[in-house]
Amino acid sequence: MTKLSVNINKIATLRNARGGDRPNVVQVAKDCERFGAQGITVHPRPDERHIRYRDVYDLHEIVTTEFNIEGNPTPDFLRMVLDIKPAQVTLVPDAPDAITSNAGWDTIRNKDFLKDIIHKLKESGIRTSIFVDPDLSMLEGAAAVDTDRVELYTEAYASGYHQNRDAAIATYVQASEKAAELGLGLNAGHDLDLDNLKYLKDNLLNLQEVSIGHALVCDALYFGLENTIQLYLRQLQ
Ligand SMILES: CC(=O)[C@@H](O)[C@H](O)COP(=O)(O)O
Ligand SMILES: NCC(=O)COP(=O)(O)O
Repeated sequence: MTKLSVNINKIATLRNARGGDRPNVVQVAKDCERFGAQGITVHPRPDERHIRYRDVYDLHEIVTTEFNIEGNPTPDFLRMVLDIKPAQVTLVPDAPDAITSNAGWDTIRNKDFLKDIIHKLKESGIRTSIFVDPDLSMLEGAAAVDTDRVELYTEAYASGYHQNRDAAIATYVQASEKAAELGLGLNAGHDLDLDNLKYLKDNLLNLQEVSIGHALVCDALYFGLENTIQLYLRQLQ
């Protein structure tokens, strides 16, 4: 089974546009779960332009499915996740000024840094995942830092899907096989949508979870949140 974790960063972006509390991110998270989401993902950034640290604490109180907190492991981020102890923390190497995540970790160059953080998170009972490109040496590096899972950065797959989906998925299939061989759990995310999701799910070995935000929230404008979540869940059957 591949779980759907809904990334609600874009809900916070909409709220922040007016400075009030509409839409209310806690209520949206509750509703995503009520409509069938099997997890809630947030990705706080240092400038809090999307989800805020306060939101993450508030969400921790109410999320009853799997709470996945993604982010660059700055001291503030680590303090927060070690305090909250969510089900999963996904480490992402995004620069503070990046519009969105745009690369996976270099797990070889950052070996000691990642190993130390992963050890601290696992010691606190938190499942770890690290964001990586579908590069076999990066997966070997991920196994060497003892992470529980990797999240494959799917931007390249998504952008190549409509031109040639076989070519777009090839490295991801190899990466999923490598992850299985190395005993790493497998998540995937970034730019997944109603067009490209099923083919990814059908072709990757042991895909345990996808986190989807941007396209899902855009689709919800047309189909409504409940219908949209059901449409995504259907792609994962
Ligand atoms: C790691 C990843 O790909 C997502 O967390 C992505 O960064 C979504 O976050 P935004 O919607 O805030 O860009
Ligand atoms: N980890 C990926 C994620 O949470 C959502 O990415 P996107 O669907 O907003 O591109």
